[in-house]
Amino acid sequence: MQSSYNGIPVPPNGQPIEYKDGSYVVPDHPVIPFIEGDGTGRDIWKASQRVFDAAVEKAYGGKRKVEWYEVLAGEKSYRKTQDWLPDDTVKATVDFRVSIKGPLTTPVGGGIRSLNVALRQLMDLYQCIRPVKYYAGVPSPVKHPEKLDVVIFRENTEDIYAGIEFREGTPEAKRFIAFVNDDMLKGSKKKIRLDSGVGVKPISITGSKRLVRAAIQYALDNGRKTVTLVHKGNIQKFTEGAFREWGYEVAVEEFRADTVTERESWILGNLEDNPKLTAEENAALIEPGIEFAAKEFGESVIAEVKAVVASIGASHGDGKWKSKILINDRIADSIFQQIIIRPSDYSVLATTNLNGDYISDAAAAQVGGLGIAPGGNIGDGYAVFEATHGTAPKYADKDVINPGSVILSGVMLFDFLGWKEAARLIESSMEKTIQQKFVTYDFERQMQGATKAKTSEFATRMIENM
Ligand SMILES: NC(=O)C1=CN([C@@H]2O[C@H](COP(=O)(O)OP(=O)(O)OC[C@H]3O[C@@H](n4cnc5c(N)ncnc54)[C@H](OP(=O)(O)O)[C@@H]3O)[C@@H](O)[C@H]2O)C=CC1
Ligand SMILES: O=C(O)CCC(=O)C(=O)O
Ligand SMILES: [Mg+2]
Repeated sequence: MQSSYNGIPVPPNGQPIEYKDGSYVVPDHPVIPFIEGDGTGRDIWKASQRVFDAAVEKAYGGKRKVEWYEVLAGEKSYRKTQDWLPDDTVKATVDFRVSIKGPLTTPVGGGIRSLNVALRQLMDLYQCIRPVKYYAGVPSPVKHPEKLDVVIFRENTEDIYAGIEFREGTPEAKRFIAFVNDDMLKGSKKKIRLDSGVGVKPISITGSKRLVRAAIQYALDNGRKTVTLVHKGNIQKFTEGAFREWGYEVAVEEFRADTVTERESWILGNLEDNPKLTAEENAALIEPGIEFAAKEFGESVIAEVKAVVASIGASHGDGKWKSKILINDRIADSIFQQIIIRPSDYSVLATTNLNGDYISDAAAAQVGGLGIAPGGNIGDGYAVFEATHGTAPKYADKDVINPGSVILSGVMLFDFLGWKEAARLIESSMEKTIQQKFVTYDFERQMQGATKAKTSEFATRMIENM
């Protein structure tokens, strides 16, 4: 532990959060680093910190207090240190274990790589958890926003997001393309065009399994009934398809007593509807058209039916599977329409990095937009909370942006620390403020008779409403 990071002294009255035997030990005055963020991050952080401090004071009457500690990243850091993400910043977020950050700018097409992604990778924050639920009074583009209540578990360290890319025309890109075309694809008609830029999409057993494991554990701990593996495995078979396969393996191998896969539920359900059903008949029900498929495929489905009945017929049969967590999977394009049309069917979504990025913005839109879209990047022993949205630069320093996403990321942080009273106070005061129709521009433009509040005014009203 250092006494200062980036030359900024650590608050003298705080103590670090510790991590012992898989649990966080939280002092009453924890030092919690924060990164203010670029663009609208500045306005948002000012407002959010006031709300957090007021909630903690109200909940614990001075017994508990967060000792906020600014660490530098992004444009502010570059101006002060000529470094976008100084080593000291990463060290502080590691040393103090739990932190919160505003959004950081990533230029499109060139320039620096994402600092947000770098921090997740450097700290191995492999779960990006983004809960999406409706708060009463929030304007939404759909008729029943309250039906969506999902928690997205997005793999956070690999995929095309790992940033392994080679720019078109560079010696690296040429070498890479030549290797793939002349060696890996030798004899194939498939070729990469010579004028391509290329990116690599690594999806590992390690990365996939630990993410799905966390998602299922979350479902178990929080009474959620479904975990859906979201992938594009029909097209990207050995990356997205493998993610799906490894996800099911985790469910079956590590959570056998508590889970049923969708196919297993069909097999057991068919048998309950007709106890005399043969394995062949059951196979035909779970794979319609099986009679037209290759013989080996038909045999493999019959073998699957027999194996399911033999292995979990006793433990999960006779309807017992209905009380287990259902593990299913959906192809990524389909899930975008599914969460709109059948929102109640989904509860926990576990997915690869890029899919999770897309889905989290889309799902947020359904319950009111990026203004109230919180998140957390979680590893084993480390957590960095941050909103789903970016820097929204056109609103920077205008005191107009909705601070709700960072404030709700703070709710996640307080829940994570076990400071539930502060978390609930913030959540209920936000809901009350929205119901009073005292909202920032993004909600005001969609509501009848609302008052347009500045960022700072919204925070002040929230504090009054606690
Ligand atoms: N984790 C991070 O730090 C992230 C960083 N980024 C980075 O942020 C930069 C800007 O990205 P951009 O694509 O514009 O995406 P943004 O998420 O920053 O903004 C897109 C639009 O979403 C709406 N929006 C975003 N935040 C809020 C908010 N707090 N309240 C209300 N509305 C909001 C605004 O819509 P409207 O115009 O309709 O009002 C805004 O114009 C990029 O450099 C990007 O790489 C992006 C995502 C995450
Ligand atoms: O790092 C960035 O600039 C964008 C990241 C992003 O969109 C996300 O993580 O949701
Ligand atoms: Mg995103």
